[in-house]
Amino acid sequence: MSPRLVVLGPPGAGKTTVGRLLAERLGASFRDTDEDVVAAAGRPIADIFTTDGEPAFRALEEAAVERGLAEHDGVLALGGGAVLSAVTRARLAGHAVVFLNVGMAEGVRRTGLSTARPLLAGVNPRSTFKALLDARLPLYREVATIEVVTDDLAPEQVVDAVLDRWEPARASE
Ligand SMILES: Nc1ncnc2c1ncn2[C@@H]1O[C@H](COP(=O)(O)OP(=O)(O)O)[C@@H](O)[C@H]1O
Ligand SMILES: O=C(O)C1=C[C@@H](OP(=O)(O)O)[C@@H](O)[C@H](O)C1
Ligand SMILES: [Mg+2]
Repeated sequence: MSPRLVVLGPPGAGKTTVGRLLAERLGASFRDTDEDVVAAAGRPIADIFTTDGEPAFRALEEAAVERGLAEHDGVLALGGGAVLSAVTRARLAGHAVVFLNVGMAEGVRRTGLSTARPLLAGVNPRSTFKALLDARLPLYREVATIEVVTDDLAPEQVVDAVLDRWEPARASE
């Protein structure tokens, strides 16, 4: 079994929102590795970061991505930092991988009111977001087969853009 589409990108790119809509549009099921981590740990992500630290979260996340790739045949959304794992990046080879991109200003705007993302909870979310983008952009691009810039698109428009790019690629496979 293998997901039809894997969705990744920075926090606020819309992986969860657009991933769910993409699944609906395709008549497929949706799974999000963040939800899988929370279910496996029995605690919210912020608690895992605070109590056990980021490396513990990353280990749970790597295992959740592995399970998602092995068990799920719909749309699989990853957490924004999942690509930091070289093991995960290697596992993504051969899959249809959508990189939803978002710039700093819009990414911070979309995530600003949430306390659920511990990495962005510090005093200067703009500089944190910028550093995160600088570190991760090459990693997202290393594994992606499709990239969509989402800053000026509503979620349904992002779905259209993904399907516009993905369906011709499938037809020529
Ligand atoms: N294309 C978009 N335009 C405007 N708001 C969006 C868009 N995509 C997502 N959002 C909003 O941004 C926030 C974060 O979206 P989410 O899907 O959780 O992102 P991610 O899973 O990539 O971190 C949510 O409030 C969501 O409604
Ligand atoms: O970027 C990151 O490192 C993280 C992104 C979050 O998921 P979203 O990208 O869905 O917000 C979640 O996995 C965790 O808070 C860490
Ligand atoms: Mg998400």
